Amino acid sequence: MRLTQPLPSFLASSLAHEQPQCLLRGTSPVASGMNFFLELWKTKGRIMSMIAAYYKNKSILITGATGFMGKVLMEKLLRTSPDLKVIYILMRPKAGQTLPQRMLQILSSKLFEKVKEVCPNMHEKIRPIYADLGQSDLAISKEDMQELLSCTNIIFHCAATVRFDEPLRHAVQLNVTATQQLLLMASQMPKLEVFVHISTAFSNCNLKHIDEVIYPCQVEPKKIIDSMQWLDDAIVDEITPKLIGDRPNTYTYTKALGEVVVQQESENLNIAIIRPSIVGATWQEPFPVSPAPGPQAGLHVDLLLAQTSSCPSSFSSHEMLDKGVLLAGVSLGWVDNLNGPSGLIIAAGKGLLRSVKAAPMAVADLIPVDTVVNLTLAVGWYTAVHRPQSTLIYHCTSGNLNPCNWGKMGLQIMASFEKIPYEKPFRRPNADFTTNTFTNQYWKAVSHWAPAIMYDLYLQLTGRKPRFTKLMNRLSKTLSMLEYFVNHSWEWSTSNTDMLMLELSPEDQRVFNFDIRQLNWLDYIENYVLGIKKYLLKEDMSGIPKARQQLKKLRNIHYFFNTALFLITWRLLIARSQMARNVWLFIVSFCYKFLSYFRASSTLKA
Ligand SMILES: CCCCCCCCCCCCCCCCCCCCCCCCCC(=O)SCCNC(=O)CCNC(=O)[C@H](O)C(C)(C)COP(=O)(O)OP(=O)(O)OC[C@H]1O[C@@H](n2cnc3c(N)ncnc32)[C@H](O)[C@@H]1OP(=O)(O)O
Ligand SMILES: NC(=O)C1=CN([C@@H]2O[C@H](COP(=O)(O)OP(=O)(O)OC[C@H]3O[C@@H](n4cnc5c(N)ncnc54)[C@H](OP(=O)(O)O)[C@@H]3O)[C@@H](O)[C@H]2O)C=CC1
Repeated sequence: MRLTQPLPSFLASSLAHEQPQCLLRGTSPVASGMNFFLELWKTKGRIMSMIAAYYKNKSILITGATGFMGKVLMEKLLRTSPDLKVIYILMRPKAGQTLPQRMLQILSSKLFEKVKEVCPNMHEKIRPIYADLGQSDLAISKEDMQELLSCTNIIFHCAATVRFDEPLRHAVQLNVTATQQLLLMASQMPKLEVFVHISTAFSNCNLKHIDEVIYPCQVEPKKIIDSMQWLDDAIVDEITPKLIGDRPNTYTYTKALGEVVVQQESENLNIAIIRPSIVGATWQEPFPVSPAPGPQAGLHVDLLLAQTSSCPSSFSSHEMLDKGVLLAGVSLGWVDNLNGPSGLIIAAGKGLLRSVKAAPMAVADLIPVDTVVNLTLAVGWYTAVHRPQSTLIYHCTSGNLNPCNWGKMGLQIMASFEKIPYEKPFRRPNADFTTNTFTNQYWKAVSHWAPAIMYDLYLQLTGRKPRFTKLMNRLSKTLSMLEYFVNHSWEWSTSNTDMLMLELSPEDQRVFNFDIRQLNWLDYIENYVLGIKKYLLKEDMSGIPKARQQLKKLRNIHYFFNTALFLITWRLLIARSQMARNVWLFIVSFCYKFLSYFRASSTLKA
C-alpha cells in the first residue's frame, strides 16, 4: 500500500507533534502508519482542534492587547487554549490606571465572561509588561526584556495608531519604528516560532486590485525613519502630502511602510502578515446566536428566551423587543470603540447624521473582528508548523466572497433603528447617501448645521450649555476622513487565505471559522446595531418601548414642523408675489371646478 496523495497538512502537522505510540505487529510500516493516520484523523481531526493544541504551553507576546482586536484575540486564545503558558502584554498605563488595574478592568468585562468558565485562573496567565511604542526603545525595562527574549514563542503585533489624522512623525513612530524595534527583539529570541504582523487591507488603497504581496514604497522606510530624527515638525507637515501621495492619510501610508520593514527584517524570522479590511463588531463569538422561537426564528436579535409566564415561548424576537425584555447575559455584536462605521452608526441612530457622500454600489468591505482573530490564530499555527519559505500575506476581506454594498448596508442600518431605536435621539433617524457633492453640501447645511445651530440657540436661551455645533464639527471632520472609503471599491485577492482554509481540519474550520461566505449581512448588521446600543451606548434594552414612543413623537413633530413651514412660506409668497397669487387662484379654481363636476356627475347617477 502506497501513499499516492500528500497528507492533508493538518495531519502532517499533527504527526510533527505526536509520535505513534505503537505500530501494529505483522503489518507493514506503511500500512500500520496509514492506520495510525486514519485513527488520528478520526479522533483528532474530528474532536480536537490542532490550532488550539498548538498554543498549549506556549509563551505568547501580544502588542495592542488593550485595543479592539487585541482584546478579542486574547479572549479567544484563553478560551480555546486555556493551557497556554503565559500571555505577555506590552501595554502602557492610561487614564490614571496602573497596568494591573487596567488589565483587571479588561478581564472583568463582559467579553471575558465565557473565559472564566474554562480558564478560572486567567489572571495568572496574563503578564502585563510596561512598554510605550511611542518611544524609540519601546521603554521596556532590562529585566522584562530579558524575560521576553528568553521565553517568547509567538508574537502577535496588533498595536498601531489607527487615527487618520495622526501627524506623520507620530504615525511613523508607532506603525513603522515600533514594528522595526519589535522585529529586532524578535531576532534575538531563541525560542521564537512565529511573528504575526497585523497590517490593513488599505495599506495599498492607492491601487484598485491588490494582491497578497508587499508593494514597494517610493521612499525607503529606513530613510523616512531617519529623516524623522532631524526634520522639524513644520517641515514634516509640509512634506506629508507629497510623501503619502495618492493615499488618503498618514495611517494607510505608515501601515504600508510597516509592511516593507517587516519584509526587510524578516530574513531569519518566520513571519506572516494579515491584512483585514474594515473591522466590525463580533459575528459569532464569544456570544452565541440565540434565535428566538416562533415565526421569526431566523431573526438573530439576541433577545430573550426567558421562559417566564410573561413571555410565552411563541413570541418572536421582535415581539420580545416590543416588550423590552432581554435575554439575560447573552448578546451579539460586541464592539467597544467608535472606529470604522460604529461612530457613524451612532450618529445616524441619534438623528445627527442625515447625509453621507457615498457610492451606494461601492463594496462595503466589512469584516467581523472574530473572523479576523480566527484567521490570525490559524495563521500563527500554520506559519509555525509549516514554516513557509517566504513571508505569506493573508487578506481578511469580505468583498470577493460575500459582497455587500454600502446602499444595502445603509438601508439595513436604517431598518434596524426601527426595531432597535437608540435613546434620546436628537432627531428622527433619517440618513441617506448622496453621490453628488453639491446635493450633499446642501443637505449638510439644511439637515446638519441648521438644526444644530437652532438647537444650540434654544439651549442658550434656556440657560444651558450649547453643544450641538461642537458635535457637528466633530461629525463633519469624521465624515471628511471616512468618505474616501465609502466612495471607492477595491478587489483583494485571497489565494493564501483560501489555501489556509483548505489546510484546516474540519474541527479547526469550526472552532477557528473565518469563512465569510457563511455570514448573513442582514442579521449581522442588526446585531451590530444592537451591540452598539448595549456595549457602546450602554443603554438598557428595557427602554426600547419608550424609545419607540419617542421616535413616534419626533415623527409627528417632524410632520407638524414641515406642514407649518410650508404654510408660512406659502402665505409669505402669496403676500409678496403676484405670480404666487395667480398660481394660488388657479389651484383654488381648479379644485372648485373639479368638485362641482364630481358633485354634478354623482347627482346625475343617483
Ligand atoms: C441607497 C440608500 C441608502 C440608505 C442610506 C442610509 C444611510 C445610512 C447611514 C448610516 C451609517 C453610515 C455607514 C457608513 C459607514 C462608513 C464607514 C467607513 C469606515 C471606513 C473605515 C476605513 C477603515 C480602514 C481600516 C483600518 O485599517 S483602520 C481602523 C479604523 N480607524 C478608524 O476608523 C479611525 C478613524 N477615526 C479617526 O481618525 C478620528 O477619530 C477622527 C475621525 C479624525 C476624529 O478625531 P477627533 O475629532 O479628535 O475625535 P476622537 O479623538 O476620535 O474622539 C472623539 C470623542 O469620542 C470619545 N470616544 C472615543 N472613543 C470612545 C469610546 N469608545 N467610548 C466613548 N467615547 C469615546 C473621545 O474620548 C472623544 O471625546 P472627548 O475626549 O473629546 O470628550
Ligand atoms: N479596526 C479596524 O478597522 C482595522 C484595524 N486594523 C489593524 O488592526 C490592529 C489593531 O487595530 P484596533 O484594535 O482596531 O486598534 P485600537 O486603536 O483599538 O488599538 C490599538 C492598540 O495599540 C495600542 N497602542 C497604541 N499606541 C501605543 C503606544 N504608544 N504604546 C503601547 N501601545 C500602544 C493601544 O494601546 P492603548 O489602549 O494604551 O491606547 C491599543 O491596544 C492595528 O494594527 C490596525 O492597523 C486593520 C484593519 C482594520
